[in-house]
Amino acid sequence: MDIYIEGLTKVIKKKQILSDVTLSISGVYGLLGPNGAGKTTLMKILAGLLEFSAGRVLLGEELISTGTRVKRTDHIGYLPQDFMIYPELKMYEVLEHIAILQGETPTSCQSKIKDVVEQVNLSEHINKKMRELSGGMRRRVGIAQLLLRKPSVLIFDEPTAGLDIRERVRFRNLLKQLGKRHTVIISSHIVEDIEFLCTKIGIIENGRVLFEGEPEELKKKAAHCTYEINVSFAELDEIMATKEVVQMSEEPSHVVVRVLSDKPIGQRVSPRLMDGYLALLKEAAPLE
Ligand SMILES: Nc1ncnc2c1ncn2[C@@H]1O[C@H](COP(=O)(O)OP(=O)(O)OP(=O)(O)O)[C@@H](O)[C@H]1O
Repeated sequence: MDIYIEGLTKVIKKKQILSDVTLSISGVYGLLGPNGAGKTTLMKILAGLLEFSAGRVLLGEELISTGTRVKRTDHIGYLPQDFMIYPELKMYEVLEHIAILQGETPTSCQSKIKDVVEQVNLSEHINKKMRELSGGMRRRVGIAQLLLRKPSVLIFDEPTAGLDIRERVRFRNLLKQLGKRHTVIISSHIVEDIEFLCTKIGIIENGRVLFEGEPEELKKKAAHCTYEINVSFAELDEIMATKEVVQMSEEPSHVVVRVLSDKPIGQRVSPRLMDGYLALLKEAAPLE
């Protein structure tokens, strides 16, 4: 189900953390923004964990916020950055405990637990203690406990942060699967993950929406200014100091530097999502 956020504002100690945020969230939705942009605050507000100062939130056509808070509902599941509970309990016991808190009995929740554990590909580890699981596995248990409530919207704050590359790929694939059945909101600094997963993107900076649209639209922001230049190792420092460098890759004899430039330089190349994102941030607050 889609989420509509209208004019959401959050003020803490006279500081505007979110300013008149209006977003239309559907599919697998990526929330991008620099550190301190307000992403976590927005997600916690959607999950009903934080109050806001003004605005409203709708789930489909239903208003799910009262004056200053989104009502806690089983429709929305929020996975915080760290999910570590009951380290000495087995995964099954943790999920059983949560299901019982939700009104199930040890018998009635058995098949539900088996089902959600299967969905997050952890069936073979179901009898391991939480402390024996890797960080990525624990996060998958976090998703399994959310799925027990059958939410239609899943919110993930930095879901792949701190995971090693194999766990990250596995986790990304799981999020993609979940996106087929749920509206998924993901915040991440890893633009590659957003590019792989998201069908729509919202960018916030300093609590304000800079962009909302499809990934292709964002890429277009850098269509006329993305270049690659080959530079010697000796020239690298100067390029770094004078150009908007997006990426570098080292070759045996030189370095290929990807830059954003208003003036033609080197060879123009097709923009990627990262280029569009940085071009947008540059447009909003030019460095030079
Ligand atoms: N309880 C609070 N009191 C004062 N300021 C706060 C509080 N919570 C958040 N902030 C400020 O609000 C801003 C937005 O924080 P938030 O954590 O939502 O950003 P973010 O986009 O999730 O950042 P990051 O990517 O670094 O996690 C930051 O400047 C932060 O310092």
